[in-house]
Amino acid sequence: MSEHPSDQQFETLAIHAGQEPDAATGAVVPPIHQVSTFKQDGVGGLRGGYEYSRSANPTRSALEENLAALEGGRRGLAFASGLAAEDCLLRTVLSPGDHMVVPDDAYGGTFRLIAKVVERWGVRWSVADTSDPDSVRAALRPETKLVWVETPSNPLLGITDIAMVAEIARGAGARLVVDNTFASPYLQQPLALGADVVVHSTTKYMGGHSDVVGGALMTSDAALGEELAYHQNAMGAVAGPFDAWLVMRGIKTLAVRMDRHCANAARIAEALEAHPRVSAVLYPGLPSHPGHETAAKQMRAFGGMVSFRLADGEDAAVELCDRTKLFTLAESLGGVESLIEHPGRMTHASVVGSALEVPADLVRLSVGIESVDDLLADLGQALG
Ligand SMILES: C=C(NCc1c(COP(=O)(O)O)cnc(C)c1O)C(=O)O
Repeated sequence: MSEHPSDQQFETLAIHAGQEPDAATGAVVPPIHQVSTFKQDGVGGLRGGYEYSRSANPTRSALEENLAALEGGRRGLAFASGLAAEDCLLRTVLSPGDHMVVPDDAYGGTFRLIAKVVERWGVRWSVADTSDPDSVRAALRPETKLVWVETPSNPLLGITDIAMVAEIARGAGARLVVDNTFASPYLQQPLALGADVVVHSTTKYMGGHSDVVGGALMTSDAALGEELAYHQNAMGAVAGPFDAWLVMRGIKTLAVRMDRHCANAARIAEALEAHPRVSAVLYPGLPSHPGHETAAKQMRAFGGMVSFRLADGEDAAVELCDRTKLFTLAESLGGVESLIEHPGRMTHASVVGSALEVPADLVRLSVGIESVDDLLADLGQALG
C-alpha cells in the first residue's frame, strides 16, 4: 500500500491517493478489474494477494486507499450502499445487550436500520439531541458502546459539535461514529475532531453524478479497521469493481464540485430567507442557524443542502415540489443536478410517528452546480 505525504492537500489526495499508474500497463487511471476470482500459483499461492473479489479486489482496494486518505484515516472500506456500510459497522461493534445513542434527526433509512433491524438482535437505543451535551449525557447508559452523530443532519441540517460529543463518548467508554455524507470529507474531517469511525453514502457527493450507489467506512484505529474488514468480508456487502471505479472517478472532482455546491446553496438560502412564502430556512451558512458558529468552526464551508419550511403548510410544500422545472423531484442528493423533495412523504416517510418525524411543511433541496441564476429563477417561478 503506497504512503502519501501527509502534507499533501485534499485536492491532491483526491486525485492521487491510491491511484498509482497500473504496474502492468502504465494505465494512468486504475483499471476496472471486473472479475470474481484470481488464478493461484499453486495452492495458496496468491499472485498480488488477491484470491476472490468479495475478500479483496484491486479496483476496490484503490478506492479504499483513496477513501482512507480523504478522511485522514488509516483504513477505508467500500460497500454496496451507505446502509450496507452502516450495517457492517453496527454489527461489528455492537452485541446483544449493548446500547447506542441515536440522534433525533438522521436519515430515515439509518433510523429504520437501527429501530427495525438491529434492535431485533438485542441492541437497545436512546434518542438524543446531539447538539445538546446535556441531552447526550442523559441518553448514555452503562452499556452504551456507540454514539451516532449525523452533522449536518438529514433533513433538518442540524449541527453537532463533533469534538464535544467525542469527549463525552470517550468519557463514557463509547465510540463515536459520524455520518459525514452531507458535508463530504472536503468540508469536514470528523476523525481529526475525535470521531472513531466515519460513515459515508458514497452514492451522494463522492460519486457526485447520481450514477452509483455505494457506502464507505473510514477509521484511524488500525485494530478497529481490521475488525471492520473482517466483517465486510464475512457479511459480504462489498462495492463491485465498476461501482468502485465510478466512485473513484467522482472523487477526483469532489473539491471543485463542493465549492460550487456551497456557493450556489448560500445564494439560494439567502434568497429563500427573504421570500414571503418561506417561514424558515435551515442552512448552517446562515447566521440565523443555531449551529452556525459550530459549523463555521468545524467545516470548510456549509454544504450544498438547503431545507426550508412553507408558511402555507404541507399542501404548499407538496405543490412546490411539483412546480419546479430545473430542480428535479427525486430522492437522493449530492449530484451535479439539483433535486427537490418532500422528506415527510419521501425520504423520511419511514420515521413518521417516531421521535425523528420531520415537519410536514418542509422541503429539501440538493443544490447542484448549474448556473445559480437559473436555479433562482426556477425557485422563483415555482414559489410564485
Ligand atoms: C437517499 C438518501 N439518503 C441516503 C443516506 C444514507 C444511506 O445511503 P444509501 O447509499 O442510500 O444506502 C446514509 N446517510 C445519509 C446521511 C443519507 O442521506 C436521501 O436522503 O435522499
